[in-house]
Amino acid sequence: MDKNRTVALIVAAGSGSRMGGGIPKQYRKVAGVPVIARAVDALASHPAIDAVHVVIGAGQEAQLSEALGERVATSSSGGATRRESVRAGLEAIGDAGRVLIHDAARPFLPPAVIDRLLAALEDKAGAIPTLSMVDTLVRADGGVLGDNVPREGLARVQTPQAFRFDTILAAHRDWSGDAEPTDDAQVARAAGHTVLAVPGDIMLEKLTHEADFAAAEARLGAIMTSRVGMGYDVHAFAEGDHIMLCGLKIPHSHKLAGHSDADVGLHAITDALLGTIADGDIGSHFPPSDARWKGADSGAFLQHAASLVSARGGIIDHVDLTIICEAPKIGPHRQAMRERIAELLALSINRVSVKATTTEQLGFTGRREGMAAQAVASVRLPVE
Ligand SMILES: Nc1ccn([C@@H]2O[C@H](COP(=O)(O)OP(=O)(O)OP(=O)(O)O)[C@@H](O)[C@H]2O)c(=O)n1
Ligand SMILES: C[C@](O)(CO)[C@H](O)COP(=O)(O)O
Repeated sequence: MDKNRTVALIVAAGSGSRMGGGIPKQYRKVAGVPVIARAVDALASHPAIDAVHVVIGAGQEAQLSEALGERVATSSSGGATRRESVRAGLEAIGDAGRVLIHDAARPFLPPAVIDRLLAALEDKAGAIPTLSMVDTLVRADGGVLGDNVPREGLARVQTPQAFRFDTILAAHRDWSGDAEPTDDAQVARAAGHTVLAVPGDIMLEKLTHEADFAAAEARLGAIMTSRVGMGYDVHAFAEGDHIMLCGLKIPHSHKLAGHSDADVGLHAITDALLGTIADGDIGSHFPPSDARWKGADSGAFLQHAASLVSARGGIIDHVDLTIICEAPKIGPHRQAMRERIAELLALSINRVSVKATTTEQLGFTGRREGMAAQAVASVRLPVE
């Protein structure tokens, strides 16, 4: 590392005890994306940040790797307290010009906050984001109200906290306070450094209690945009005794011909989902020229499209499929089809619609030469 580099240090070695059990909160998903991945994305995508280092709990390497997928970040092990984890992370980074120390539990980090922190760091050893107090403050030990606390001059402290690297590393090495510091500004100030406060952001709220996850999803929803994608597919009938349709094996006088299992319904929904993120079509992801997809289960194509939506932070709201054929009759299978699609997409069944129509014996479907399907998918995606 050299002195011109700016490194983000994300502490993710906590156990989330206030969350109340289950997998550590940093590995849980908000709107389909792991909390830690959102924190890494927010920092790694800022043009001033050169590298991201994550401090994790003992034995969490595989969990981190699964949560981050293709994202690039170095990692090392943390300690028993947040302070120890930060210190361990700084030692692992070794050297840099500036460091932004961030809680993994704060997944939504607007780039403007980073801009403000780095601008403030030009003059001082450290800068942190804060929010002013908007509520009345009062002591309430044991549930009984005591004296009010004047809120003027008080602020709520967030992360990331930005420091000159050498300054904060030395301050952590020198720390000898009695009470455990809850943030790094306290460590810097104890070493005699001035730390500036810049405006934080409500999006930066920490996920501390179970209810914070629902609130985060709701807050995220407010900055999401709706997208609709459509898909259309056709397969010809050929000699056979069943078709694959919406993931079900349905007895029929013919099969549907195709390179994969020719599931015309799942193909239409797959293309509709890819349409919502403008990411090509089923043929560009699974080319018929590729032997790997010969006879493939189209459920895998659908799940891949859903994972691409999820990787963009998207939430699938609804899929609506229309199957176009004279036979077989779809009605008797409709409920099972909806259940299978809902299962593949991890959606509740009331978000999956399957309809059918004939073409009154007109055209290729009317002549029973093949089947067609069209689908519409609606998703919510983070505003770009
Ligand atoms: N020994 C610790 C303790 C906390 N942290 C990290 O510091 C941040 C502080 O947030 P907090 O809500 O305190 O996280 P937890 O310590 O996991 O939660 P709790 O206090 O409820 O156990 C989190 O990203 C957490 O993973 C850490 O890296 N190492
Ligand atoms: C660092 C911090 O997020 C700033 O508000 C906070 O102090 C962490 O405190 P916790 O007790 O570890 O949640």
